[in-house]
Amino acid sequence: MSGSEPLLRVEGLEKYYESESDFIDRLLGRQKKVKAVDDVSFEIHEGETLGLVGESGCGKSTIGRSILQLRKPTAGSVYFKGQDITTLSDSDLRDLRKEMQIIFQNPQSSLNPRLTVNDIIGEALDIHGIEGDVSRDARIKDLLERVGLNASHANRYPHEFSGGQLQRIGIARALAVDPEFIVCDEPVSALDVSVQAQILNLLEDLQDELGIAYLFIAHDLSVVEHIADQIAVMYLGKIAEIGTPEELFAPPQHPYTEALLSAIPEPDPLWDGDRILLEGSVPSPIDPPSGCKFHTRCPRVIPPSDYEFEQEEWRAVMSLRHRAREEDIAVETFDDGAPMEALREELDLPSTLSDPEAERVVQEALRSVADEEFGDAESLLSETFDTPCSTDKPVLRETDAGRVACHLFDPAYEAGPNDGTTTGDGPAAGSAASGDD
Ligand SMILES: Nc1ncnc2c1ncn2[C@@H]1O[C@H](COP(=O)(O)OP(=O)(O)OP(=O)(O)O)[C@@H](O)[C@H]1O
Repeated sequence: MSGSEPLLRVEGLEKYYESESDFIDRLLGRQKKVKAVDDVSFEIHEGETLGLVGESGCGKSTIGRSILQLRKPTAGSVYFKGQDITTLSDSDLRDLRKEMQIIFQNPQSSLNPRLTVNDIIGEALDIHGIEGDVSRDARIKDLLERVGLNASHANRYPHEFSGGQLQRIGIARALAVDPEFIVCDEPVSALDVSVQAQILNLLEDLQDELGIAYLFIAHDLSVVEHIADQIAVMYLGKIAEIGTPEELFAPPQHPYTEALLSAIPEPDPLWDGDRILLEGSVPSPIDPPSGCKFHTRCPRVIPPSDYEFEQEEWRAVMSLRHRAREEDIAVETFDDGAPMEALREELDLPSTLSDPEAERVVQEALRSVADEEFGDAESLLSETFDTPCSTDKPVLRETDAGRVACHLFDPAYEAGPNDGTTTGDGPAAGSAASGDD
C-alpha cells in the first residue's frame, strides 16, 4: 500500500436510522435508533480495493451509501481527495458523483426495463454533461466493448440479457462518467457461481486499465479474498478486523473472522480447521450487546480469572446469561420429568461444571430461569462472572498482522486464546460497564 494521501478516508462514520416504532412509542419519545454503522474508519488508496465483509444487516450497504452521501451520515467525515464531502452542497455533490459511482447487487432491478442499453448508458453521460470529442454513440459502443458486450446489442432492452450481461451493463453505466472510485455493493451475489468469476475478473481488469479504486462489499470472504488489497470484517456496525488478505488469513485473529473463514463452503487452503458454528443469530442493532458486540456469540469469550472454566463451559454459561437477558428460553417446554437436565441440555451446559463454586452459581441461575425469573438469573450471572468482553468496548489495535478489535489481542488483558486472565491494572479491572447506549 502506498504511503501517499488516500483517495478516500472515512473517519468515525456513524449512521443511525430511526427504528420503526408504533404510535405510542413515538408519542412517548421512546423511538429507538438502529445503530447501522457505529464509528467506522478506514482508507482506500487510488487504484486499490477494500473488501468489506460481514453477515447480512451488519451495515455494509449503509457504509457504501453514506460514503456516496446517498444517506446522510449521522456523524463522522468522508474525505475524498482530501476534501470532507459530508459538508458539500447538493450541486457540489452532483459534480462529485462523476467521480464516485455505485454498482448494485441486482442488475435486474437497478436498470430501467423501459430503456434500451443505449439509453441507459447514454443517460449517465447526459446527466453529467459528458460529451468529449468522440460522439455519444461511439462512446457507448466503446463502453460496451470494454465490459465484454457486443456493441451491436445497444438497442436491446434489459430483459433480452442474462444476469451476468446485465451486470456488465451496470458496470458500463458506472464507467460512463470516468469515475475514480466505485462502490461495488455485492455485485456478484445474485449471479451464478460460474458467472461470478467472470465479473470479478472484469472488475479487476478495469481496475488495472483505469486505476479505479473499489469499495467491494460482500457477505462472503471467498469473494473478496483474491481481489482485495485490504479486507475489513464487520460485525453489527463495527469493524472487527482489517488488514491485507495475507494478514487477515494467516492465521485469522478475530474469532469472528475465524468463523467466517471456516464457513467458506469449498475447501479453502487458508483454513484447515473444523467449521465454527456460531450460536444464535446476530443481535439487533437497536439494542446491541454491551462491551464487545460479538461477545454474545464469541467462541473465545474471555472467562473470569477467578473461576476454573473450560472454554466451552464458559461459552455455555455466557449463552445462558444472554438468553436470560433476552428471555429466550421456552421454560414451559421443560416442565416434565427432569427440567434441570433438560435445560442444561438445551443450553449445552455439561451436567456438572469443572469449578464447584461456578456450578453452585449456575444451578441457582437455572432455578431462577425455571421460575421464569429471567432478570434474577441474568443479574446473578453477570454480577458473579466478570468478563471484559461484556463490559469494555474493544478498539481497533495495530498488531503484527493488521488491526484487530478484540480484547484477546490487547496486552492490557494479557489474555491469549483460552486464557482468561486479565491484568490488575488494565481497563478490565474494575472498569464500569460501557454499554452502547
Ligand atoms: N432506511 C432504514 N431505516 C431503518 N433501518 C434501516 C434502514 N436501512 C437499513 N436499516 C437497518 O440497518 C442495518 C444495516 O443495514 P444494511 O443494509 O446496511 O446492512 P448490510 O450489511 O448491507 O445487509 P445486507 O447484506 O442484507 O444488504 C440493518 O439492521 C437494517 O435493517
